[in-house]
Amino acid sequence: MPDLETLWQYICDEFKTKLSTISYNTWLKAVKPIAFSSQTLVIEVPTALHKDYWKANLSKQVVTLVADSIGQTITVIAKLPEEPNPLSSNFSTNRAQNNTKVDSRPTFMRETKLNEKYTFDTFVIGKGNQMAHAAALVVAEEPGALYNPLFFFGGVGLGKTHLMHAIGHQMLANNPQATVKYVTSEAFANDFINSIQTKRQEEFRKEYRSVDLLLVDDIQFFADKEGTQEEFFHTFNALYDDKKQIVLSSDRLPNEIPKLQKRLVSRFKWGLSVDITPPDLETRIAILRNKADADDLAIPDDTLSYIAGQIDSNIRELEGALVRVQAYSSMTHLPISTSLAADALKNLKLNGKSNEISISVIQDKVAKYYHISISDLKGKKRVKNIVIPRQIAMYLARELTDASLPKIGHEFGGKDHTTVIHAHEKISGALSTDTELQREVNDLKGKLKK
Ligand SMILES: Nc1ncnc2c1ncn2[C@@H]1O[C@H](COP(=O)(O)OP(=O)(O)OP(=O)(O)O)[C@@H](O)[C@H]1O
Repeated sequence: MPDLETLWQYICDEFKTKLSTISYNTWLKAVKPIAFSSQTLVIEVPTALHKDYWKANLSKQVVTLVADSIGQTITVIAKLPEEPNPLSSNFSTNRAQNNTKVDSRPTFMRETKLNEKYTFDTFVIGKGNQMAHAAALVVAEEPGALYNPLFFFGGVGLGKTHLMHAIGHQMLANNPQATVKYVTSEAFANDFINSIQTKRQEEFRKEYRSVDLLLVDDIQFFADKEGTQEEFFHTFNALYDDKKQIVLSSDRLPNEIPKLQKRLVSRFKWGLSVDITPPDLETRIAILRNKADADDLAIPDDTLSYIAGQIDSNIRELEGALVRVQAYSSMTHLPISTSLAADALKNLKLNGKSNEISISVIQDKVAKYYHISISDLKGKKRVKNIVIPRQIAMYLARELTDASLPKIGHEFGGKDHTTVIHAHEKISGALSTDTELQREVNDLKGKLKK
């Protein structure tokens, strides 16, 4: 293999004959060869435009040239001056280069971008989220003091992320010097792995342990990630000991997250856990009204009520329905009305929602399957031939719907969410050994998915 200088000289000589002088001066003369090892050539280009052009065009020509002449397949990487050399594991970073367009810092050192739309002002308070909202406000006003950690749990698309960002915004409004970091659990895990690969664990730790507010979203994805849990345990302890605020979210309670270390579960319970349950009709209408007003959308109240009546569990879907109605109206050049909304959302149902399984359908199928009544299924009788189907129905509701634990409990005659957890654990456990139960549950799943 040639050394860097020889290789670069050869490439330049070849391109001199291939390109016009002006092209050669623009694309080759302005380039600095940086490194050549592991069959990778790294060059430094002066601007993003050079980088794009190299990527789209010249790199391939160099690869062909080298392959033809020395029979080796190489990779060419063009980097900007402020970007690290990908071939050196210990590349240096200059935090003062913040103002350059490309952020060359490792991912864990990058600034958190809070979604500017997710503030307390744009959050509609209703029965299902009132307590979560109040706790979020307290934490934003008095971080590290009362509820540490604050743990939000609840179904998909119910505003957990929105509230976390709102806390971040509010804290920064109160104290612009505060350091706020928002990450998903997956980003935390990736950052951690990256820091190991690039031998920057110390910096990683410093970055995560020096914040005033750490927001970690969707921590259910910590399951199965032993090393990350270990690291997070230490991050948690350092922040907690320093009285820094920690806010976490998950789709379920900490003790329900599979393979989450017991010591983390117990720490997550030190503060306050609040659930967010699906919004009632009034709240859904208010959310739609807010959104319509923010988008300057003229839409009659009865149409909003109609849309809110169609989607009852996921606010992301509710917002999606409004966007759909809006798009349908502009496509058909008709004003938004209830009948237009009905048309627009009819298609939405055909596009997939029809397959969605509801808790009441599960109850109906399970009751029929075991020849018991729905009222027994939802009731309190403790006889075995009712208790087992009830637990199976709760298990299926947990597995096949997005409903939160409290919602499932509610649909089963107002039972506590711990009863649902117990039922789910019981059936999951039994399924690993009981082949008869496996057959029955599979049968039921088949019927439900028809
Ligand atoms: N109470 C609310 N008022 C206004 N908008 C809301 C409210 N709750 C949720 N939303 C909106 O619904 C959408 C989904 O919310 P968000 O992403 O916060 O849900 P999530 O609970 O974090 O969901 P996931 O479990 O998928 O992470 C966002 O656009 C958010 O702004």
